[in-house]
Amino acid sequence: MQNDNQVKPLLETIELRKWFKLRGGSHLHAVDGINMKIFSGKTMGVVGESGCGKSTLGRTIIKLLEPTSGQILFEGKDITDYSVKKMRPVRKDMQIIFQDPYSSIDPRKSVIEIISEYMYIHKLYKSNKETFNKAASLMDLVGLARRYANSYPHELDGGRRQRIGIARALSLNPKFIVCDEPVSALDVSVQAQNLNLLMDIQDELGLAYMFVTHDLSVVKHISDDIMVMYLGVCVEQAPSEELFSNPQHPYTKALLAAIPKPDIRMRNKEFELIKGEVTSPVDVKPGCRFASRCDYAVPECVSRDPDFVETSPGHFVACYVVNGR
Ligand SMILES: Nc1ncnc2c1ncn2[C@@H]1O[C@H](COP(=O)(O)OP(=O)(O)OP(=O)(O)O)[C@@H](O)[C@H]1O
Repeated sequence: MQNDNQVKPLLETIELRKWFKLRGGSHLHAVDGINMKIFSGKTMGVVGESGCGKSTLGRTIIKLLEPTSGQILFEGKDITDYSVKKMRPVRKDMQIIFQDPYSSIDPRKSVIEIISEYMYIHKLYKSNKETFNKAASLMDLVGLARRYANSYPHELDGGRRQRIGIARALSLNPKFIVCDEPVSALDVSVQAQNLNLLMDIQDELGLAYMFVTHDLSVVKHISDDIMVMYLGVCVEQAPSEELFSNPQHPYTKALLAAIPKPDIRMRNKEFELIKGEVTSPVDVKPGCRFASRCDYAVPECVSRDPDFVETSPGHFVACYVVNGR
């Protein structure tokens, strides 16, 4: 894990769980014991297939969802049980950018109104003029020409619409942003522009990001560390380059092999598709959650949860086959 010995994390989770209670009393284990540390100025990429709990983790660590158990520490303070009122000042420091800005922005408001929204709610500035000036400077920062100030979201293309969401998230001067699949809905060329924008903003403002995506190729360049999630748990975590050059967990290898390669001869047949169905996240039994799809599974895999072992500096893997039984 990055800088672990020298610098304190901005955000830390300890055995964080978010279970959803279902009808009939069973529980869906969306997030099931996540330990993570995120540092100022750094990006933690969180990857995994659809339904593995990435978005729930992102929403829980900023307390848009109430955790079921575990702890969330922000700047060293335990905010796990903070009430909505107590969260208010902390909320400014923790923001989220969504994949689909349409779901989070009011289509009847103009660009400048949307960007100003949170500043009004949090009474950040005394005058409308100050708020307007800040909103205009945020448009500059995210590369939205000021001529769009009075436009409506539907009049802009997807890339620019996403920038409205980025500008609004930045309007409260946050320290930490959850980026939830922020470029997944965009064309590849626009994806690259918006990823570069997020990285430039990080350099300028020293923000920490948690970057959630199902697409490993997207997080490769933006992340300092990458956490691979499977059915609510972390199966592997490593510095980005290390994860790509030396993946250890069979699931990570399969995810990497599934990244489309330009030349069909370069594809790794062994892992071309992850076989089998994802097991149910409801009332999960002990053992490795990937075991039913894993070619290398041994009896221990279905009887006990594997430990999360540091196999080289900053590289952690939860797998009996990799770590020995
Ligand atoms: N409000 C809810 N009530 C019940 N189950 C939920 C709720 N929200 C999410 N889930 C379930 O929790 C699990 C994790 O969902 P989540 O959206 O966090 O996954 P994800 O990895 O972000 O996937 P995606 O990329 O498709 O959003 C899924 O099984 C999902 O159906």
